[in-house]
Formats: sequence, structure tokens, C-alpha cells
Amino acid sequence: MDSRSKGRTAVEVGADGVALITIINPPVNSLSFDVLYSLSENYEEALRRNDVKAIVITGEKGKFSGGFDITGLGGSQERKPKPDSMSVDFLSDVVEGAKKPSVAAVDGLALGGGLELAMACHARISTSSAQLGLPELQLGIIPGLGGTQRLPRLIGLSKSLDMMLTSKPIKGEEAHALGLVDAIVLPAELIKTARRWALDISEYRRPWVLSLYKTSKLEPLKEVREICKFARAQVQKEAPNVKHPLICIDVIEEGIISGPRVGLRKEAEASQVLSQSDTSKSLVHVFFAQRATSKIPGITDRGMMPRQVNKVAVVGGGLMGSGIVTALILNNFPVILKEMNENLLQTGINRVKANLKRQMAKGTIPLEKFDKTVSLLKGVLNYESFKEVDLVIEAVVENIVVKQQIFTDLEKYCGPHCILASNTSTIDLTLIGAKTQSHDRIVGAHFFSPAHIMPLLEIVQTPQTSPQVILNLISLAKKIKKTPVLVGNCTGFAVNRIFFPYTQAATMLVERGAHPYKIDQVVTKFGMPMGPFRLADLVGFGVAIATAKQFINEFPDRTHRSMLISIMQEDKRAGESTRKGFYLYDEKRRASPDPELNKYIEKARSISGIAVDPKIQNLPEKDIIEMIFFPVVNEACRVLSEGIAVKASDLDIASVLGMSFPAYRGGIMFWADSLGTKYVCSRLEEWSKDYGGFFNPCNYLAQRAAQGIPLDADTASCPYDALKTWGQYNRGCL
Ligand SMILES: C[C@H](O)CC(=O)SCCNC(=O)CCNC(=O)[C@H](O)C(C)(C)COP(=O)(O)OP(=O)(O)OC[C@H]1O[C@@H](n2cnc3c(N)ncnc32)[C@H](O)[C@@H]1OP(=O)(O)O
Repeated sequence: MDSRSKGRTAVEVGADGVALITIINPPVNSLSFDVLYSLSENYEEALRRNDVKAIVITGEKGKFSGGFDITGLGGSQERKPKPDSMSVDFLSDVVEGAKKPSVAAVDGLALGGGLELAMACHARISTSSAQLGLPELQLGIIPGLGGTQRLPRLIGLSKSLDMMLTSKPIKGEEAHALGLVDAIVLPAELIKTARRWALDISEYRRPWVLSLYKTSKLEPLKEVREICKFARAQVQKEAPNVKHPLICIDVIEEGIISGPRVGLRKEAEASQVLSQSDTSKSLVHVFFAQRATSKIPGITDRGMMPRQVNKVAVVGGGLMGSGIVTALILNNFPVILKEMNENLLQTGINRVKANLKRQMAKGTIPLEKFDKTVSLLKGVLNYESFKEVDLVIEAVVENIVVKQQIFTDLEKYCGPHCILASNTSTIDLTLIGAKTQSHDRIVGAHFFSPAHIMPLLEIVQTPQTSPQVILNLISLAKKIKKTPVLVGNCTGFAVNRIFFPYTQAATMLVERGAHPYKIDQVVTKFGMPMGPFRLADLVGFGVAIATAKQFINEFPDRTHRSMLISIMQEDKRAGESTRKGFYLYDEKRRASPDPELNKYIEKARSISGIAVDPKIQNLPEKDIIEMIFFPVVNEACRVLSEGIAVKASDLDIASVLGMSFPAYRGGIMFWADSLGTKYVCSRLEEWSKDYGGFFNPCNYLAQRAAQGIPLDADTASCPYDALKTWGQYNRGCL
């Protein structure tokens, strides 16, 4: 393979007259332009050769194909073929329209363009564990190689819409039951069966099916319109800020009503436009940024191997501890849960069981898995069995004395190899381990609540934490389906630290005349699942006040002190749990506005002596968003400059997975870069003149703005280059 080329295909003609074409482009056999050109050349050759009767297409090393090469999405148009040349000219006219039959032999993955290639073949043989799907929508595009036209014709409109709109793949068995694949075989039988099948088609012993023209699975036209109408209403409700799901439905409907060739052309045009959209660029960024969180200079590039974590202990069965246990046992880790007494232990175990039951009710885990999963959990009241574990996660109350005692005990009872992790979100890890000699194996494992559902894990290192311990925890995070983000030890770590100005800015705007309901509505419209005041109700005012205090102590120069939440709490309004906070809540926890809220706002204003500012009272939506999120960007810049995060894209992932910042905006730093550092900085400067130090742009942001450098660029010239500061954690190995 030419060192600059990205993959190829290989062809081999057997004595049986079958040409076996194999896609070779590790790690997932993605369809780069090089692969597609090579496939088309080898295909045409197989069609020309007289000794070839039929063709089988497969992927190297047990993976059919992970789809179109995502690195080639959106970029320059230079090497790209015409939008419809691959889909119409090659897949439909050459492959599907050929005089020789093709069979796809699918193992591992057939995703996106991979499945589209398989659907253009005349039959598909699969293994039962193979995953088949069209996940293009998760990248802000639609299937562009005929998927919108062939999938509905193979499995019906309803199921195909479900697969495309959720981006979720299905397993081989289900694909077989739906008619997407023709036979399920063992991996060892795959190629042999596919060859036989292809010859059978060529000799008319099996049907020669052109998926594009199949109609038997399609619903009647009236039903098609109804299904599409319903799907449109759903996506408008669930994802009002993005257009590509609606475009996908339009393209599918058009193809069913006006015919598949019209549908193919429409699909190609829409794909071309969508691949250049901001939404797609943001979602592609998130795809790669998410994978890049576990590429850490000085840690993952040292050639070390993660050591196996076989058994875990969790200390504390409260809300966080039970969630962490649930996440672990759901992923087959045996867990010891330690509590202080029988009563607390039973409560903890019952919490875990309730979590599992909720997962079962949602269909996430099958009923029969319940007992087996629970059997992985053992409750204890002392540390005797801790010598067997490879990792302990402490998740008790945020009390330094209690935690120090626990870590002293852990050092005594656990083996010397055991990782000692704390789930603290507020206490300095160095203090937690101060009374031990185990600083190199003490690390933070900061889960987000509910721990078995939220996908982010902040791994918090101190300057003493050993790279091996970090590597082991990164590997464990992936096994329990979390995205690990490595951060340094500071108040709030990455997510809570960068988002503390979010509620503070919102409260400041309220004191100056904006209304909480208006702010919540604008922030939700921007794409957050809820606004800052609805979130404060959910979290509870006790937590909100304690967190605010901590940040006020730590960062007095840039915190806004408001009495609003405290005044409400004094009046027994503490958020959703008391059914009264910024909103009123009914028994089903549905929120409704409360006119009494204005009374508390007035009081908070009079205490802080702030007058209503007509400019803030009538703030346009765009300014509300910027005044709330630019301080978040500013704090994220501080986190980078202090070396708390490794790189800007890690903060994008932290914001998306930890705070539900809209992925289609690419994360907090990507979004700021899309607006420009100069613009963000100048607006903060402007507000800092009118409203004080809370808005002061930090040096890192000011430097980048002055030099016109994006936040995610690593530069040798920038004095605040995060990777340099990061060196403090990496013991000089940069
Ligand atoms: C025209 C068409 O309609 C358009 C398309 O086909 S768009 C592409 C559609 N396909 C997809 O969306 C699939 C995206 N990939 C995935 O979901 C997952 O990577 C996967 C399920 C294939 C494999 O998951 P997993 O085993 O956990 O490995 P994962 O770490 O994600 O990926 C392995 C490597 O392959 C890369 N990769 C995965 N799919 C890729 C793709 N389609 N293109 C380019 N690179 C890809 C990843 O970036 C990663 O690279 P790295 O090792 O350098 O970080």
C-alpha cells in the first residue's frame, strides 16, 4: 500500500469462478476515496473477466466496513467525485445492475456506507454478532450511498426510519428476521457460504434481488405519508435546532412516492449540502474529540499496557455509590460494596436493584439478566475482603476527616497494586491521601449523577498519580462504557469548574432585570436540555448554595454573590424535591410557572442594591446566550491555561457529556471558535466595563484574541499553551 494512500481492496479469483473482493483499511475498513476507487477498479475487472461468474465482497479481519471515511467528510472538494457518481453510477448501475451477481459477506460491522454497499449487492450473508446500521445522522449527514432508498425497500419504512433516526445498529439475528440479511452463519462458514450463494444466484437457484426496486416490504402510500408525518413531528419535538433528520425523512418519502432513482438523486444532492453544514462539522468534531480524550501525551504514548482490573470495591452505597456499583455490575465487574452498618448496606443494595429494574423497564437490560447481574454484587461491613480487589472507589459524604480515615484503612487492607480512587467532587485529592504513603496510586474517579447513566468520567490526577494508574482507569472507563477525560486537581475539576459561571451569570442577569423563565426558555431554545433555573431546581438549592460558596471562596475575583437562592430556601423552597423552587411541581414532577417568584427576585435585588437595567430587561436572545455562555468559555480558557485539561477538545467533550451542551454545536470551545476568539473577548471586555470583574477576559483568551488564534490550536508562540502547563503533571516527559 502506498504510504500516503488510505486503504485499498484486494481481489482474488477462485477455481469456483467467484471473485472475492476484500476491503483493507484498518482499523474499521472505512470507505476512503482510495478504497472506493480501488473497489470500483477491481469490480469492473471482475465483471470483465470471463473466468468470473459471481462476486463476493467482504472486509479484512472480521470487519465488513465502518462506513465512509469520516475524515474525508466536509473537507475540500478537490478529489471528490460528483455527488451521485458513487451512489448512482457505481453502486446502482455497475454493482446492482451488473450481469454477474454480488453477495456481501458481513462480519463485525456494516455501518453507514458499509451497509449501503452491502445493500447494493444481490444478497447478504452475515454472522449473528455483526452490527448493521445507518448511523449517518449522528454525524449531521444522511446516508449518501443509497441507504435512504434501499433500507425501506428491504425492511419497510417504519423500522428503517427508526434505524436511521436513532442511528442505532441492529445485530445480525434481528437483521435476518427483518429481511435485511438472507442467512446467518458462523464466522468460519461466512466466505464459503457467500461464495456458494453467489454461484447459486448466477445459476438462478436463488433469487437475483435488486433491493432498489423491491416493493413487497413497503407500506401503502397513504400509510407512508402518515408515518413520515408522525416522524417529522417527533424529530421537530426532539431536535428542533437541526435540519438533517427532516431532510432525511423528505428524501425517503420522495423516493417512495416518485421512485428510487429520483430518491437517489435527491439523496446525493442533500448529502453534498449537509456534509458542508456547520451541524455536520460540529458533530464530526465531537466524534473525533471523544476518541481523542484517551490520547494523552506522556501517558498513552509511552508504550505501556493497561493492567487488568478484575474486581472492584465501592465504599458508600448512597446515590453516587449505588450508581457506580450499578455501572460496574451492568458491565460484568464483580463488586464489593462496603457500608457502615446493615441498615445502610441494605439501603445501598436496594438502590442498586431499583436502578437495574428501571433499566429493565426501559428495555436496556433483559429480564433474565437481572439475577445474574445482582449476583455480581456482594455487600460487606468491613475491609477484610478488600485484599482481593484491584480498584476501590470511595463515594462517601464530602467530609475530609472521614475520607482521610477511609484512605488510611484502604492502604492497610488493600494489596499494594490496588488503585485507590475517590469520587469526590469538592475535596482536594492531595488532602484526601495526605495521611497515606500511597500518593502514586491515589486518583479521582469523578462520576456524574446518575452514575450508571451519565456517559462521562473525569479522571483526576495529582502531580504524584502514576501514569500506569491513569492508564488502568482509562481502560476501565471504556469497559464500563464511559468516556474518560483526564483532568488536574482543582476546585470543580473541569465540568463543574467551567460551568459555575453559567448559573452565576444567569442570576446576575435576573438581578438586573431579566426574567428566569425567559432565560430558561432562551437557553433551552439554544439546545441545552433545561435552563439554569430549572437545573437549580433539579439539583436542589442545598447543593447549589454549597457549590456557590465553594467557588466564591476559591475565586472571589470573578464570582457574583446573589442572595436569590438563599432567600427562597429560607422560605422552604428548595427546588423540585420540595415541589417549589423557581417553578412549582405537581406530583408527576411537571414544572409550571409561579407568579410568587417575582417577590423573591425583588427582595434579592434590594439586598444586593442592584437596580433594574432597562438594557438587560430587554436583552435580545442572542445577548442572553452570550452573556451566559461567554463566561463559561472564559473559565474553560483558565482551566486550559492552568493545565487542568489536556486540550481544548477535551473540554468540548466534558461540556457535551457532563453538561449536555448541544453536540451539534461541537462543544463549548468549538462553539466559541466558530464565533471567533476576537469576538468573544471583545464582548467580555465590553460587559466587564459595565458589570464588573465577573466578565473580565482571562489572559489566555485575551492572548489568543490578540493573535487571532483559535482556542483549539496548539501553538509554539502562545505563552499560555496548555500543553506546556500540562507538563507539570507529566513529570517532564513532554
Ligand atoms: C456515504 C455514507 O452514507 C456516509 C457514511 O458512511 S458516514 C460513516 C458512517 N459510519 C459511522 O458513523 C460509524 C462511526 N464509527 C463508529 O461508530 C465506531 O468507531 C465503530 C462502531 C465503527 C467502532 O467502534 P470501536 O470499536 O469502539 O472503535 P473506535 O475507537 O470508535 O474506532 C476505532 C478507530 O477507527 C476510527 N473510525 C471509526 N469509524 C470510522 C470511519 N467511518 N471513518 C474513519 N475513521 C473511523 C476511529 O476514529 C478510531 O480511530 P483512532 O483509533 O485513531 O481513535
